Amino acid sequence: MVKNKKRRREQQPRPTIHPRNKYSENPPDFALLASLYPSFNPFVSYGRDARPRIDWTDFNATRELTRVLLLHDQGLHWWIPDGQLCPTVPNRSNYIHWIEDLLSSEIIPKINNNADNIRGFDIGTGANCIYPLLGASLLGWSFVGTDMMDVALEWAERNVKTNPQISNLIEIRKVNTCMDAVLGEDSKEDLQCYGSKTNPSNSIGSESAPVPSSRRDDAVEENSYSGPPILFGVVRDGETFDFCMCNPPFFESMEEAGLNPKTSCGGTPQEMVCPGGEKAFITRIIEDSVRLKQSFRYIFGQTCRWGIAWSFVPPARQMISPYVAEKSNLSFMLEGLQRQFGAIHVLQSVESFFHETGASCKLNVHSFSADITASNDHLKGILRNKVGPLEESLGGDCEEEPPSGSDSMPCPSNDLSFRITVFQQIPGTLLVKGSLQRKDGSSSGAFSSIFQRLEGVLKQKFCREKASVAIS
Ligand SMILES: C[S@@+](CC[C@H](N)C(=O)[O-])C[C@H]1O[C@@H](n2cnc3c(N)ncnc32)[C@H](O)[C@@H]1O
Repeated sequence: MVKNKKRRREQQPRPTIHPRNKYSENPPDFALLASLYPSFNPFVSYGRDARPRIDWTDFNATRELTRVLLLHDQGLHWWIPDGQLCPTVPNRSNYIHWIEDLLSSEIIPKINNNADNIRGFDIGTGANCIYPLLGASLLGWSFVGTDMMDVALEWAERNVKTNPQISNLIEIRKVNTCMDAVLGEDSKEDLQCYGSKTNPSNSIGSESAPVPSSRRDDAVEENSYSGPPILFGVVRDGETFDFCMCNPPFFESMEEAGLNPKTSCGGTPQEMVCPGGEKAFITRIIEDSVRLKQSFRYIFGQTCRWGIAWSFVPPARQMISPYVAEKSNLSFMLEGLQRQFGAIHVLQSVESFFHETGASCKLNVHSFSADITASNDHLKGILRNKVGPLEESLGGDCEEEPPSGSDSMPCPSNDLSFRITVFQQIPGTLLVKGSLQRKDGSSSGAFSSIFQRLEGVLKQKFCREKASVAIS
């Protein structure tokens, strides 16, 4: 039993941490922090293995850890009252670095003339104000952080003011919970105060702005968002941002939130819960983003495992982020597959894609996988092909440029070996996974380029529609 458990744990992929994250190589050293910060010392204990640990179920311990990490590593003074959501610094830093990657990839061109000054909008910054604090101190970004709760606004403001070195970069903005401030005089008849029993979506639905949501049409749909404004009504006329981000209230109720028995990160109902849960909240962000599409370059929503970004700015070029480039496991979905195509057809196309360049590709039809070995010349050949072998055989036009110039592709020191596996998800949807067999610094960059090229070609051949959503 114990063995099984252990094996299961070993098999689980380790949570990925961004390579530029300060803690990726050096996780927080509790013993060191305890020796430097006496207030942290009582929370640190030593197990039989003599390793220092803290009790993750003790809110005071997790809060003190966050406080000392922000102080020690960022020089930030920080505090939150009892029970407020306590962020973990390594985890929140990851999110900032992911945004940094997307912004610097220049897939989406800048819309802000003041190009060097990145400006973000943090929906629901919380008492902890963690994203503006990290974004400003790590990268010098400026922020508008919003919230509706007085306690959150008060403490976010305090956390900004106690750090004069970055305070001019962060504005804390109150979200008006009363619609008169949002809709203005003309809409007085429709005014509703959020939090009342009347569904406020009625008042929004009565406006003439082009909102594509079915929810707005069927305003009283269950599980639709019925809280205060999120973006529309909070973003001011003429304001532009490079991105907007959000760690939304996840749950429909505190019961649903449950209590993770392994950690205690606090979190009041106001922070954790919204009617309709995160789906309703994010749906409203999507709707608002359509109305405000001129105001943002990127919009980000965060859930437990996924970061989702979208943009209304036409892409300048296709390019992978440095972070993505270092991954040795990559995947994409083929959605909207035409009926006559299945995993085997995709696999055969993978085979012909690599064979045409002379690379070795061995199919295994039982495991729906293909093992590929490609030399530098093969790789360059693939990337140089504007019209890839597949498109040629189909007689179709490929509109996509190679993901990056083949000459600028990092050359792996050895042949590149990787496995492509195709999984059926649901009818009409396949997951294509690529795993690099041997990883060194340059091979993962080349692997990403090739994999991205394969993605373009397979989507071109098999999918009815193409999506351009960045998922990490
Ligand atoms: C899960 S907490 C996130 C806090 C912090 N950003 C973090 O990641 O730790 C969600 C926050 O969103 C706030 N919130 C809920 N609805 C909001 C709205 N419509 N506009 C702005 N903030 C909102 C809550 O008060 C709460 O502080």
